[in-house]
Amino acid sequence: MATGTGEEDASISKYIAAGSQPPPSNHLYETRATPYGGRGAFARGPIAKNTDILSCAGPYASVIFRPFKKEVCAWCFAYAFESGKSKWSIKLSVDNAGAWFCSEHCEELWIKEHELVQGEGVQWWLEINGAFERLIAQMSQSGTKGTRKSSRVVGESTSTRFAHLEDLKSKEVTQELVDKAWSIAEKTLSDKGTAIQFTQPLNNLELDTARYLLDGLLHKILEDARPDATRALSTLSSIAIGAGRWADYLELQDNEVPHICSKPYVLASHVRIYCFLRQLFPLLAGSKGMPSGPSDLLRRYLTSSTTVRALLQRDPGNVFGIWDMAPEAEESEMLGWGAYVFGSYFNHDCDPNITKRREGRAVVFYTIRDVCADEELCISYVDDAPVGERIAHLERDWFFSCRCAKCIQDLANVS
Ligand SMILES: C[S@@+](CC[C@H](N)C(=O)[O-])C[C@H]1O[C@@H](n2cnc3c(N)ncnc32)[C@H](O)[C@@H]1O
Repeated sequence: MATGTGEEDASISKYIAAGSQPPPSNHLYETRATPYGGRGAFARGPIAKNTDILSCAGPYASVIFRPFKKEVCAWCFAYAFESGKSKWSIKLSVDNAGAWFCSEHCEELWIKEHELVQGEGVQWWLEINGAFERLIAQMSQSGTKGTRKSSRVVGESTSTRFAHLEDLKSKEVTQELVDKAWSIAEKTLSDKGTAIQFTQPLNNLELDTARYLLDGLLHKILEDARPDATRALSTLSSIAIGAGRWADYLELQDNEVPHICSKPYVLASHVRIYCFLRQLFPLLAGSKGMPSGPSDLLRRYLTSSTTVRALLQRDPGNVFGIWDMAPEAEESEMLGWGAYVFGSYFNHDCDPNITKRREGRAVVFYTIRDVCADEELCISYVDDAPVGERIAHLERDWFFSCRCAKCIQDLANVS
């Protein structure tokens, strides 16, 4: 077991030398299998209250809700409202798409991270996001707003192929059924002559999910073009870690089937979102991005549903809300959500020993009481509420039945 900085450096160097990913562990804790299934983080030794144990520099993929797009800095997530402004004025935009910043420094950092070729700007990113906004406008013009249940992205001939998914029941959900739905979607979209028309627009949650997926796809495109640009580890000798790589994202727990069992309507919804993203190709066809056009770049990652599906499989049950910085006494607002990959190994406890705070783009996890050696480090996934509500919330949104010591005690008091 590594106890000091020197040993920790050596153990991480071993992974780098082997060309593999270091595990999400550091000198304070190690990640390993829990007795109740899945992985968890366990203290290597005693940790005092108020000790920072992990700092994740940024999300692998994230989305800021559309109403906040001009009000939240694309780099540090600062909320203009908290600085007495209605929106940020430093912007990079095209076709109503773009990124808004609280300072030139944030703009510079963001450009540096998003350049496909160093020193050649972010035109490719703006073109793809511009096409995304044009697609939303087209979709809105060709349909009226509908409920999730009645919405269709695809035209009559294709929507009938997915009709059975609209009324899916939990008990019908199997891995086989889900795999089949995705393979039908891919086949339908690759059928020449199948007209795909929007008869109903995507709802707001579906559009935000599409933005999260696009961000993840663009991050992967960048990572493949510039492996140096996405550093998994920013400081080897401390608790600080980067946004991670695609391989790190794939290591997260896959919640596809439990998610669809809990909310069967999401399968049809996810297929609709994929169909929507595929409609970006024709809108980008004439663009002259670099080094290959934005349309070619997207086509490489969207022709098959594999990358989109991998992102969707790990979004539920792993991502964190991006919240404003309202003082504790005031009500805070969720501005979006992000995959802080290495923070997703902390399991839940209704009486947690760690919590998190946002520091700009980063999220820092820290202890809220003294922790003993070998104790599991757990965060709370839900707000405090009566035990029945907590258990129902965790079953619905996190796919497990909580039987932590607090729940057992509270259940005993109720009965
Ligand atoms: C964010 S992940 C935590 C890491 C996860 N255990 C892993 O191996 O990747 C959340 C998932 O962990 C599991 N989990 C978290 N807390 C749990 C608990 N108290 N009891 C049982 N399972 C839990 C559930 O499957 C949940 O959907």
